[in-house]
Amino acid sequence: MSHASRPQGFATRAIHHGYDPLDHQGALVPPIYQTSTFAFGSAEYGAACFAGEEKGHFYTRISNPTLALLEQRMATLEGAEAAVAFGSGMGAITATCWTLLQPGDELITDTTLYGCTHSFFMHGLQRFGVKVTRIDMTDPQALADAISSKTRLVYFETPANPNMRLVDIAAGSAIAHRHGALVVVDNTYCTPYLQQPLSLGADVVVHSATKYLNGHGDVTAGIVACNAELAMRVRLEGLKDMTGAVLSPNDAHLIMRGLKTLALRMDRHCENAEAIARTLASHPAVDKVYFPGLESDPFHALASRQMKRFGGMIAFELKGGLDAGRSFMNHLSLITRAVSLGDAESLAQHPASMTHSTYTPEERAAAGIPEGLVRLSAGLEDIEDLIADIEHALAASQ
Ligand SMILES: CSC/C=C(/NCc1c(COP(=O)(O)O)cnc(C)c1O)C(=O)O
Repeated sequence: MSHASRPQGFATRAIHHGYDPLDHQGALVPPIYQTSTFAFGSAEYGAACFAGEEKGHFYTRISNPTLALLEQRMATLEGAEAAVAFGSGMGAITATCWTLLQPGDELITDTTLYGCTHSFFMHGLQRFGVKVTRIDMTDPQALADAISSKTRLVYFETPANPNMRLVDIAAGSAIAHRHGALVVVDNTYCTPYLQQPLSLGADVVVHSATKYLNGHGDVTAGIVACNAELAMRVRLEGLKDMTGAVLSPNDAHLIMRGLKTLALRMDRHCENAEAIARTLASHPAVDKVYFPGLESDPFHALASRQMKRFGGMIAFELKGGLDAGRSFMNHLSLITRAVSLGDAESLAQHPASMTHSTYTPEERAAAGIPEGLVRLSAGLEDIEDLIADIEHALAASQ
């Protein structure tokens, strides 16, 4: 194999894919096209762009050179033909659903989803005639029993936010495809560094790029990655018309800067999370730890097959329940009490009253989200400092 034709690795493509400085006056870092509109050389050319007969950019809500480079990089990292960038993860999710669903269709999803995704499905889509069926997606038989000819989409997160339940992507995709349904996987928790759902049979990947992909807590963004035909539909219907959830070119630049270190950062997130999970699992104040990297976790075997490593997210319950959980969070001094995840800074939050407060208490119970659950996003700090903060807060919460 010649040097030029050898396939490049994940980190190399995250840094270099789709850009040659010599094509841009030698600029090492891709220029930022911070513009909302583009000039036409002639009226005929402008008309041809709008008609899709020319591939030129004409308005940033539809496409932009900086966003296009981010989209090319995300597509190669996810093993997709194409990708579309959005101003938030919810923008990516809603644009995908508005594009692919219509009244009378059914969406089958897992009982556990990020709170606003749950709210969009239950209180948004259903208002427009889409039937939403929530099942235990961790059991492939439950999907086989629930799916029908009206099922258009099967949607899930794996691992699920916040209780770390895993779905077998290959098994779920095989069942969905036997019934003509498309599979949409929210890959936010893993990123393509740890898991590539399309290679396991999924049809669409969505991301909150706000999280690990950008990785520095200073951007909200979303990504859809899929085949070129679906991506064009999501762009021209879901983005252009149905949501307008456009990403700014400057934020696309920041995400591309984050992608350059994604591989490095994910390895550190995973190392820190594994050490924290072991510390929690052996601590007398802790009742239960939800982390697929623990051999005792019910999803350990599937995680070992489906994921490169076990991720940076942990959930746990203290023996003192909600009060102890709140006290634990209030005694943290290095780990930040904040929602979101995947940042350099470690973050801790209380799903029942924060990210998953959109669920009713009954829905949370059915989803396996205990009232006392604490969710922790392991950041990039020195693990000794993180463990010290956690052990101090555990002792103070007793
Ligand atoms: C107000 S709570 C903060 C946000 C959190 N999550 C977001 C999220 C989204 C939506 O992504 P944005 O629209 O970029 O926030 C989609 N998919 C997953 C698995 C997510 O976790 C959170 O702290 O769990």
